[in-house]
Amino acid sequence: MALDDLGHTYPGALRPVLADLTLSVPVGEHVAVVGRSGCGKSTLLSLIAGLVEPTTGSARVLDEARPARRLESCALMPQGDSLLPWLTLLDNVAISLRNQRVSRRAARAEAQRMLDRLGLGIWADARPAALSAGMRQRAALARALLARKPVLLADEPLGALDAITRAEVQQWLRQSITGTSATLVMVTHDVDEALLLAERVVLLARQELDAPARVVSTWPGWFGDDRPREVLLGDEAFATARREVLQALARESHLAEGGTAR
Ligand SMILES: Nc1ncnc2c1ncn2[C@@H]1O[C@H](COP(=O)(O)OP(=O)(O)OP(=O)(O)O)[C@@H](O)[C@H]1O
Repeated sequence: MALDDLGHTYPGALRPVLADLTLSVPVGEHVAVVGRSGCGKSTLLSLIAGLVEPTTGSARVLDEARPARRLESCALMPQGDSLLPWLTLLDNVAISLRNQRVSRRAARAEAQRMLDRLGLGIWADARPAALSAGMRQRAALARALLARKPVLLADEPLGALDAITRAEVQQWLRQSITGTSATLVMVTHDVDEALLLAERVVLLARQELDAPARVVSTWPGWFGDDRPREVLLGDEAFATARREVLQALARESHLAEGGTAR
């Protein structure tokens, strides 16, 4: 995936939300995007997926610039779960496989296994409205993974989960995407999650108040390091990276409150 000098101004807006954004993500890499609320992270995912077109520069996914082709290559997990309210949880997840022409029976069997692994097996026949936001979000994650697209774009995919479930699903997600060729671009507000699930953490930020956001810093992440989560969280280098990312985010907050870059 290649974003070259990408910029976007929403219709009617006075200034671009993103500008001069250059980012190259090789096939199979996992990138976490962090940045303060409103800096343009969701917009970035929509631009990659072809749902929104750049007003300057270009976005290519698997060397394709055409928006419909970009969308074809991407499984987009937007904020909120976007499950279909009239389908059961099982059929919501199985739909990804049905779209790949898997038979109904095989699709439902695989969807059930996925729900079981995410602790949702007993809710397979429930409708989304009967479930908590965290349960719906796990089902949406299952659906996105089973779409088996080359690129997974996930916007705060674990944001609605409680701390314990979130840690478990992070561990599960690390295992699930290990060894696959899927490219992941994930937006998260959780710095530990970014460092655990990605090989590269990218900070999207404005360098002046009212300026568009761009990539201002990157850090290597710990995806691929097989040590248990608790060990990684206690690792000195991990703690240093966490501190650096948090400090960079805090500088952004300072700007948003009217300070100057420091
Ligand atoms: N469809 C739209 N039309 C006009 N402006 C929009 C639209 N979508 C988003 N924006 C604006 O673009 C900016 C970036 O929004 P975006 O949702 O991409 O930020 P974000 O970093 O994902 O925020 P959060 O972390 O809170 O989800 C915001 O100022 C927002 O108001």
